[in-house]
Amino acid sequence: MVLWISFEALCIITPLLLWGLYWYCTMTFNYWKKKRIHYIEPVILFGNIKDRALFRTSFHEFQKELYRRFDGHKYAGFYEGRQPVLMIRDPELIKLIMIRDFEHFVDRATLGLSSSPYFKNMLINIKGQQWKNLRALMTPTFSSGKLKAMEILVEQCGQQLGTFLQNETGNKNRDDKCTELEMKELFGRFTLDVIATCAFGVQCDSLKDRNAEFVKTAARFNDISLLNRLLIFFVILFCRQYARFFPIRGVNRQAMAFLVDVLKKTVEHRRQHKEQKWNDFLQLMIDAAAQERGERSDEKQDINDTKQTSATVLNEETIIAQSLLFLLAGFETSSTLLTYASYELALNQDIQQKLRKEVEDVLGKYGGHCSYEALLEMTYLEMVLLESLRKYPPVARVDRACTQPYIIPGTNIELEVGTSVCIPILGLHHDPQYYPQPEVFDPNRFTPAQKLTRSPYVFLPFGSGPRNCIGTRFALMTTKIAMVHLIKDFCLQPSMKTDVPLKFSKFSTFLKAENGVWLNIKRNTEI
Ligand code: HEM
Repeated sequence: MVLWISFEALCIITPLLLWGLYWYCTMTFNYWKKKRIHYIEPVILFGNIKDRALFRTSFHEFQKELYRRFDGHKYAGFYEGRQPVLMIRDPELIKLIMIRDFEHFVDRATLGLSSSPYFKNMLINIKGQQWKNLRALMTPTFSSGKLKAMEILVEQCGQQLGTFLQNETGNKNRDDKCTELEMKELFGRFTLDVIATCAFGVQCDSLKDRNAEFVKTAARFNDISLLNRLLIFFVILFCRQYARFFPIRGVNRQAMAFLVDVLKKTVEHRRQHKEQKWNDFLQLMIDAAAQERGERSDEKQDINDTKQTSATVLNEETIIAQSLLFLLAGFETSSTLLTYASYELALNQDIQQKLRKEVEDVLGKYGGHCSYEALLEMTYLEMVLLESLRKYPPVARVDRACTQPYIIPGTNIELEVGTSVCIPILGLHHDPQYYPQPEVFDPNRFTPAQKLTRSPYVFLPFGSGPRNCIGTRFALMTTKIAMVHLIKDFCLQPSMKTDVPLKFSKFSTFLKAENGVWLNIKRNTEI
């Protein structure tokens, strides 16, 4: 059947359609005005994120600039496409939202993609009471006692890193005992080893064996197709509330299938070898699941049987989801921290020497052993890492969704359920009123005395409150171990390929250096 539309009908329908589209795209644009909240005037199709949506600026630069545009305001509104978002800049209000009034902001403002059940079941994505139950079960897994037991596993990865660097600087028939390396790649391998060992129960030495299947596949977990990326932008700009109807994948599908298979086999292996003892996250979750079931069930059950009913919080599916999440949440963030910390150490030789002295002194006290207790004594190392997290926070901002109506204290402005609220981590970390000369790398900003001079809510690399990063202590332990193995035997120096200042990629949502972070690594004895 030929559909015939007359010219007259077209003349009526086209403007109607265009008007409808215009109305849909702009219908939210007076949201902040009506609430009498300061805002930036949005533009159709993009709201206030045009430069970002057109990849004219990096995600981090964009977030910093957006924060600056609201100078002098405790909070202000902007639009991501059609979606109104409230930026909270005042540390006191941040504290209220993230901690005191947390019950009004329990959830994260996620897109709610339709992808696999593993993705949906990740702690980072789940909501409300379901999140509270899972978080309560997972929290003991990250206690200092459990981390102390896991330190041995991470230390082995640190030793592998040291051996790799010894080989790289020694085996090249070079007199200068020096090698030039891309630091993100180096630390990506180290971090992958740590997560493989602690979250997947897989022993690997990815620095030695770059082609091992686990290494190659896990490194691709975050890689999604260009089409997926564009689709995500489209959904953010135009129809966030309908995201679940789009076939968007938040992670690489083949990598996910491979990793799920590895995890299922490991869980099965452990079920059959109950006599063996493991000290990793995977085992801790399996134990927590057994304990949960033991408390709930009248019948005595097999303690390692993780296949159970949907009423339980931790079952095989949720355990696998969390192991995958540790890769998703821990890989990029921890390797980014190590990359920029080493970059700054190469550019600031005085800080590097001071750090090396501390590492040597403390290790000397502990017979050269990089133990959990030794790490606790390396206070300058912690200050270096915290300053790196300030200057280069791997996560530029965190979001919350309003889950109960909320009156902004001291005003009569009500935030309705569903309102998106963002905490501008990067903006706060670069605000000169809290950190004078924010571009200067100065670990002394984190002496105990200096910390007391400012609000804790202007330093939020791991977020804050009940929904903060559950892996904070694990991440700090891991990155300290890597730094110790690097600094004790090697010196970091800029190379011909080192970019000063760094340029950040406009196409990544991570803090990715456009040309990589290249440094010379030289054996200490040769300095
Ligand atoms: C330097 C390394 C890391 C940084 C900077 C970082 C940062 C963050 C941030 C900013 C959040 C959001 C917090 C909030 O909304 O208040 C978060 C959440 C989370 N992180 Fe990390 N993270 C790091 C490493 C890790 C590691 C190693 C793991 C796992 C072993 C991990 C697991 C998680 C999880 C599970 C959540 C979600 C928590 C929840 O929703 O209850 N992170 N992280």
